[in-house]
Amino acid sequence: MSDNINFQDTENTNEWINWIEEAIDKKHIRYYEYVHFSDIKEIGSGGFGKVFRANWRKTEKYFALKSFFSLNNITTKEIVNEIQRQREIDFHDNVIRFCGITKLYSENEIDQSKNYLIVMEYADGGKLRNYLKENFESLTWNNKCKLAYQLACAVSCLHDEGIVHRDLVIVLILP
Ligand SMILES: Nc1ncnc2c1ncn2[C@@H]1O[C@H](COP(=O)(O)OP(=O)(O)OP(=O)(O)O)[C@@H](O)[C@H]1O
Repeated sequence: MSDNINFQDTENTNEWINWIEEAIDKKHIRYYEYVHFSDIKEIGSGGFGKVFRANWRKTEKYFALKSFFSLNNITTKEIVNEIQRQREIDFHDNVIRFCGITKLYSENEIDQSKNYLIVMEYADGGKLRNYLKENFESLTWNNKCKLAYQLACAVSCLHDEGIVHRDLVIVLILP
C-alpha cells in the first residue's frame, strides 16, 4: 500500500471515518472500550491486517478483533464495507457475528492517530481445515453432512444477499 495519499484519498478517508464515528455516536454500532480487552493473542492474519483473540472485561467472554495495518483510504473503506456487509447477513446462524468496533490509540506522543478494530464473535474451534485434519476419522457421516449443510447454507445466504466471497475462511464454533 502506498504512503502517497493524494487529496482525494484523504478526503475520502475522512468521509469514511465520519461514517464510522457517526454510527458509533448514534449507537448504530456498538462501541467497545479497548482498555477492557485483555489476554490478547494473535490468531491469524489476512490481506488487511491481523486478527486477535481477546478477553472482554475479564469475564468468560472472548471476542475476535480484526485489525488493519494502517488507517488510509483503502482500509477505512474496507472497514465500512465489512460493517455494511456484516449487517446484511447478521441474521444467519452460520455466519460470524459482527459485534461492534473498538479504537486503539497510538501510544506515541507525537503520533496520536487512532486505528479501528472490528469486534467479532470468536470462533473457538479454529479453522475447519485443521479441525478435519485432526478429527476426520472420528466424525460420523451425520456429522460430516451437518458440516457440509451448514457451509452450503452460509454460502447460499451470502449469494441471496448478492455477496460473492471469493476467499472463504471457514472457522468453527464448538458446541
Ligand atoms: N471470528 C474469528 N474467530 C476466530 N478466528 C478468526 C476469526 N476471524 C478470522 N479468524 C482467523 O484469522 C484469519 C484471518 O482472518 P481474516 O478475516 O483477516 O482473513 P481473510 O478473510 O483471509 O482476510 P481478507 O479477506 O480480509 O484478506 C482467518 O484465516 C482465521 O484463521
